[in-house]
Amino acid sequence: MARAYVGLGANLGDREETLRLAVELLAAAEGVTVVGVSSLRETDPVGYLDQPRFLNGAVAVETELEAGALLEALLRIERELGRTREGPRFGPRTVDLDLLLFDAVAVDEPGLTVPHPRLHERRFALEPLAELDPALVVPGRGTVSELLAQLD
Ligand SMILES: Nc1ncnc2c1ncn2[C@@H]1O[C@H](COP(=O)(O)OP(=O)(O)OP(=O)(O)O)[C@@H](O)[C@H]1O
Ligand SMILES: Nc1nc2c(c(=O)[nH]1)N=C(CO)CN2
Repeated sequence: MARAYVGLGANLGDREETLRLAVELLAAAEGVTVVGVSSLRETDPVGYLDQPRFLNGAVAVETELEAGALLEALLRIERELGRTREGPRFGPRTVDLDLLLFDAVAVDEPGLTVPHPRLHERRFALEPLAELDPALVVPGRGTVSELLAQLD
């Protein structure tokens, strides 16, 4: 059984309802148990600035799935919630589910990079993780609370 952390993001439509449904679908997925859900917070857009503010959060799961299969489940849930892949990179989206951490696993393959390659520099992803567990380690980088302190 692995412990994984999933980032939640949305900045189009009814963001709160979409993220609530995303957590519900994740909890219903085969081989996945949700063990923690952070609060949701409004954040300023990063990367591509001319877009609405995001609602961001994170979920902790226990899973029997491998990292690749868990990412496939996340992409399926994004599609079920109406995510399309048009528009600019880092641009607006109805829902974004990122596989942030998967145990202490480090993988860099086409289609699967864990830890998420931009996690250590994203306050909107680190803050909800710190709420779930400030001592959580991002392999090769340090704890989420150390990484947040470095962003200050
Ligand atoms: N850890 C990961 N979490 C989510 N997607 C990943 C991960 N590793 C690789 N990918 C791949 O990245 C692709 C693009 O994902 P997506 O469109 O959500 O990127 P983005 O949200 O625009 O950027 P970012 O990943 O910086 O949030 C996905 O289709 C997926 O196959
Ligand atoms: N605040 C915030 N900014 C973003 C987010 C996000 O979830 N929150 N996701 C992005 C996707 O790559 C790009 N920028």
